Amino acid sequence: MNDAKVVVALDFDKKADALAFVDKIQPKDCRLKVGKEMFTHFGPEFVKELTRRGFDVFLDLKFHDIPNTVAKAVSAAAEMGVWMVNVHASGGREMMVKAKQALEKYGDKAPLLIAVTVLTSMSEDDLLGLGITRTPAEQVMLLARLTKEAGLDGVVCSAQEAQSLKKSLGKDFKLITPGIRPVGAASDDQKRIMTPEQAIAVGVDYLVIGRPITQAENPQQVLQSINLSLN
Ligand SMILES: O=c1ccn([C@@H]2O[C@H](COP(=O)(O)O)[C@@H](O)[C@H]2O)c(=O)[nH]1
Repeated sequence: MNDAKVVVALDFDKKADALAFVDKIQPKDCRLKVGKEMFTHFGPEFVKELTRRGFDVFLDLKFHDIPNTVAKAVSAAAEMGVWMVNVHASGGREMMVKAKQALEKYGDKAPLLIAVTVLTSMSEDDLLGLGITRTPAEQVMLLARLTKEAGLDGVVCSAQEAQSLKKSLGKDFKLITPGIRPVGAASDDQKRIMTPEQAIAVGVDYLVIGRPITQAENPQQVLQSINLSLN
């Protein structure tokens, strides 16, 4: 069983650079996330290459469309053999229910299905700009409740919301958190951030970490030291 908690966001624009990184790590060290950049460049073959190498892949395409389209898209993700796939919770209950139903036919081979609540790059002001007067924490809670009611496995949120989500929604409802920054790392465009150690302490299940690892001078060493800090 793989108990790696770090999910490295493989946001590279060159396949060779991504694979050079992957060549130096083991599936026991981390899982891998393929997002919109790499999937748009390199498609399903790249995802399958990572799964062939034994990695659990989180396909982070954040589907947000009408229920029928999203249900078919998550099925296509399941066919690729990914470990986890996601949709936007703001697509609504019916969309999420249909997506979950579409995965039933894969039985225990079905990927985990999670929903994005409020992007970790967004602050209270950004929500206000969308006409949302709730704080990020309130908006995350609202969308996470909807996600749980729809039968999904968990949510993408920031680690700042983890403690109250675990308390309200239970320990089995998975929390996947980008916006993780080791002490001293640049926050980049992330606004709701926490360190890896703090995130684990508040109950996060999986830490999504991209640039602090992939853009480091020695990415493997940074990954190793983050893993050591979690024990
Ligand atoms: O709310 C969200 C949802 C997804 N992401 C993705 O996670 C990684 C984070 O990368 P960093 O380099 O560690 O900032 C990236 O692929 C995002 O697309 C997110 O950041 N926030």
